[in-house]
Amino acid sequence: REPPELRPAIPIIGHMIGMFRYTVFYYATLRGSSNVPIFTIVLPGSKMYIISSPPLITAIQKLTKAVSFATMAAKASGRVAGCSDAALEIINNNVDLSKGPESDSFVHSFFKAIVPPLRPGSSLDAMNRIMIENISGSTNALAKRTPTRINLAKWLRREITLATTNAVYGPENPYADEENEQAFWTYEQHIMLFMIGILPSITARKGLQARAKLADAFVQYFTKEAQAKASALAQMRYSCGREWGFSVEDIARFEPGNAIALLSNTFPTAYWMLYYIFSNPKVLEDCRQEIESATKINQGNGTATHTIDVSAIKASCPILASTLQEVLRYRSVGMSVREVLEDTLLDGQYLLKKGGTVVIPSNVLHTDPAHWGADVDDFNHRRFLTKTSNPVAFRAFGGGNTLCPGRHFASTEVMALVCMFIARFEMEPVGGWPSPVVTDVKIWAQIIEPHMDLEVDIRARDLGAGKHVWEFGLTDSELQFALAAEDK
Ligand code: HEM
Repeated sequence: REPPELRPAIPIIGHMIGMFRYTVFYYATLRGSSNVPIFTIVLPGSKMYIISSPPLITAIQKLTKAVSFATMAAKASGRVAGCSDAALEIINNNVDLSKGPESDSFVHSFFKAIVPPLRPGSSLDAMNRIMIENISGSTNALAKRTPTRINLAKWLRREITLATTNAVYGPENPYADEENEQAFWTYEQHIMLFMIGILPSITARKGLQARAKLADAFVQYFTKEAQAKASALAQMRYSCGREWGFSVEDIARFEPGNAIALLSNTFPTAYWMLYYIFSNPKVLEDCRQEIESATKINQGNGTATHTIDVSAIKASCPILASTLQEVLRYRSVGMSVREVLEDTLLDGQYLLKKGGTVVIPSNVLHTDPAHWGADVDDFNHRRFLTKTSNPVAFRAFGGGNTLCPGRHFASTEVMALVCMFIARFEMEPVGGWPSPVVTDVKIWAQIIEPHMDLEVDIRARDLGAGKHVWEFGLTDSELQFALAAEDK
């Protein structure tokens, strides 16, 4: 009664070769030939159940106890953070809910506690305002340099890192120090080696040094109680850790892991938004028109003050919102992964055996013509203006009890940056627009990283004579994009 097994052409090692060669796209290749809603692939020593149908996703998301994300997160986070044995004991205690309810497990309690500070409301507002002020400062600084040539990915990564981490960690933000930012990206490159855990002192030496540097920076941060001046999110992360008995050192060791969620996907999303908008004149024209209609202009003393309210953008720029969703659909490589803790019957018909791994690869759903139509392979910035067949087929932010709580913050940040860019600048790549190539997909990545940096020429738009100043704000914090089935 297990889901049908798809066997590889080369017995035993065929799937491993496929995964190595096609990374996360391998599952879509397999699905293509079979078109079954769920299938099994057997690897030496393990079994994976790949789900490709929205009704089965909805069904699996209800089985939160028997099919667990928390147990996998617990195993990975200890290795990636390099925490103490005492911390491991707290993390692992009752993570499979065998000894009590979710409130008796640190991992489950923590995942619940992280949601309120990121929900629309005063805490998220405070973070958004700092973030918008920073992004606005970055575009002002860039405008002063125009005409100029920049490496787009490098520029975006730095500015988004600063805006995001200033919003979360406040005035003593450790990532404001460029050396710590560099250490984070070095640490991020080594995560897979930490997870494998074979002789990391040799295989991941630089990663270990970077991790130690970041942990030191956060010990200093918490020792100064700098979190007291930071966001509700930073305060919650610290206080929750202390309440559960973690040492300050261990909390500091976990903090770089938070930046994976915070930074690793926002920067590539912003990059791909600018790439798809500026590389296609029609997309640029549509998005620019919407932004211009939502911008208020006050003339006075030879100065035009352009005011963009990010809330107005959310309310009145449906093509821009559709473009964001299409970018996320098109460039999403995330996988929701769950461990089967007991033999479980899914949807009354498929037996999932204890010890198996359930995988929901977003691109399997995002590339299925049954959900998106015959033009599924094309980038269509207007696609989300009309209703898609099933909102559950859009998996860029996951779903169920691991639905990304940061989606409102991340989407506001990307939109703020993209609007400021479109409204103020013209951008052209040196040597044309390269076609995106996928060279490497990190297993924790949700959005593909650009495979190379892009040198671009930036000049200020010609907006007529006189002085032009720009103001950006956020008035209605309750207004959010509907980015997941749960938001609709
Ligand atoms: C465009 C940017 C982002 C994308 C595409 C994204 C995507 C995702 C996805 C697909 C998941 C679900 C993973 C799974 O099912 O296993 C997830 C989980 C998560 N995300 Fe995001 N994310 C983004 C930004 C952020 C930001 C800015 C934050 C923090 C402020 C954040 C915090 C989290 C957390 C804490 C989880 C785990 C939730 C849980 O397991 O309960 N994300 N994200």
